[in-house]
Amino acid sequence: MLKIALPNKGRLSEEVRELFNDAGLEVRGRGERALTASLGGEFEAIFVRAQDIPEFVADGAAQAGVTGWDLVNEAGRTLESLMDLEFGRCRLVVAARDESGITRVEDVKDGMRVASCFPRLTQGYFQQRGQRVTVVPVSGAAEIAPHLGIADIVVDLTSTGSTLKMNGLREVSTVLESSARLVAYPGNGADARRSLEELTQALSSVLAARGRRYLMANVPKASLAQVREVLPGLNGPTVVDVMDGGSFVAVHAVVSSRTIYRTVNALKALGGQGILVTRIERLMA
Ligand SMILES: Nc1ncnc2c1ncn2[C@@H]1O[C@H](COP(=O)(O)OP(=O)(O)OP(=O)(O)O)[C@@H](O)[C@H]1O
Ligand SMILES: O=P(O)(O)OC[C@H]1O[C@H](OP(=O)(O)OP(=O)(O)O)[C@H](O)[C@@H]1O
Ligand SMILES: [Mg+2]
Repeated sequence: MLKIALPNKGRLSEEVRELFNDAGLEVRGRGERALTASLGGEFEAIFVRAQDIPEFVADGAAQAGVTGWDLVNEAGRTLESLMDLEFGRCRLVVAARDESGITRVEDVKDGMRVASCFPRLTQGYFQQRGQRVTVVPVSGAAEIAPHLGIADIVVDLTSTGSTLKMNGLREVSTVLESSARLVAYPGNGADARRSLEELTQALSSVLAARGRRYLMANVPKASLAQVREVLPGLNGPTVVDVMDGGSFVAVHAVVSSRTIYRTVNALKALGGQGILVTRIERLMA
């Protein structure tokens, strides 16, 4: 059995479950508080805190894991990054009080105190810039620190920016961009690597399918050349005969969901009929 460490709660846990479910690896838990679950196939999920996952995987206690790229970097352990899962997008930023007069990272003076849940990344960032700051490690709610006089500035995660805004803080610079990652133990043997390669392909196929739709339509044969221009498909649309005496053909194509509205209208304008758009569960190119 290969152990995959997954976040037990917090920001990433729901989306991780959904992604694995969609890939056909249903988390068969024994209830909300179960610490392990079978994922089907050769995988077993172990549920732990997102912060602990880099350590567990680096030690080989789990052969792979899903956690934030920010936490992987903060841990500073050697891990193989297998894939970017595209959710949990956020940035680790330097932020200062609106009235601090700090608008650029260059305004941060030597000796200033920086509160962060990411002490290692914070230290490394300022050190690399040649700025000597004192890091004040906190385990959450760093945004409050400047108001309590515990620190001058903070290094914290943001996505919508509303927490910073609510706390009267202004973003000054970006330390790291992050999203959820599938990472692996570097010491995995050949069998584990093969299984993890299959897992990566399965998860990738789900992500590839999410932004796309399958479109089918009957179009006049006479307009096929123009239809080809609006329906690129993966390798051009599939064209199938329709038993109507030959004036129509059926076209099938995988289309970006962002352009589907425009594509359907374009097909209608070309005489398309019986237009059908469906979701795709998985897509392997
Ligand atoms: N605002 C956000 N938007 C998107 N992703 C985020 C955001 N905040 C955090 N994340 C991502 O989710 C990961 C886990 O954060 P989460 O808040 O779930 O756990 P935590 O705060 O570290 O722990 P706890 O469960 O104790 O609160 C972060 O390391 C980061 O990768
Ligand atoms: O830019 P925003 O969209 O406002 O998001 C930023 C907030 O999200 C995270 O906290 P979270 O909500 O996960 O709470 P936590 O501090 O309990 O982890 C992060 O630590 C920020 O506080
Ligand atoms: Mg959080």
